Amino acid sequence: MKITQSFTFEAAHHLPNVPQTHRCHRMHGHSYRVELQLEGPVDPQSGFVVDFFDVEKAFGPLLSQLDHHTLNDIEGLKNPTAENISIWIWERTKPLLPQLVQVRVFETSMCWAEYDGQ
Ligand SMILES: Nc1nc2c(c(=O)[nH]1)N=C([C@H](O)[C@H](O)COP(=O)(O)OP(=O)(O)OP(=O)(O)O)CN2
Ligand SMILES: [Zn+2]
Repeated sequence: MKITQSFTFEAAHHLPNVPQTHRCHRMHGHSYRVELQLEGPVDPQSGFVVDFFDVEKAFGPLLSQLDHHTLNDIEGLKNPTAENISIWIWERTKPLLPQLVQVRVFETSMCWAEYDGQ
């Protein structure tokens, strides 16, 4: 069984490695959406794969690090593309939630990156 919980955060960033003529080289902001997908058996007693409250508890501190911050200032996010944010979240969340199988980071409703550890 797979379950997914989504979170949103607001943040500013710029992409230092694109040409100066690329509009994303300039500082700007996004309303990001993060989806954490977890997989495992449904516990017969609780009926849960993992309690959504426990997912929230595990991810909350990371979300606070991202929300209303400049992503480039965060350790490990010097080049905060959707791809790199996905990896950053995966590396910090997987140890807390072993059932995590995928992280998706939406920069806009139309563009996202997804990472499953590979
Ligand atoms: N593969 C990736 N490509 C791009 C990324 C990325 O993370 N991975 N990021 C960007 C910029 O962050 C850019 O800001 C994307 O957002 P935006 O320009 O706002 O894109 P929109 O489609 O919303 O643009 P409109 O203003 O709606 O036309 C670029 N590429
Ligand atoms: Zn951007």
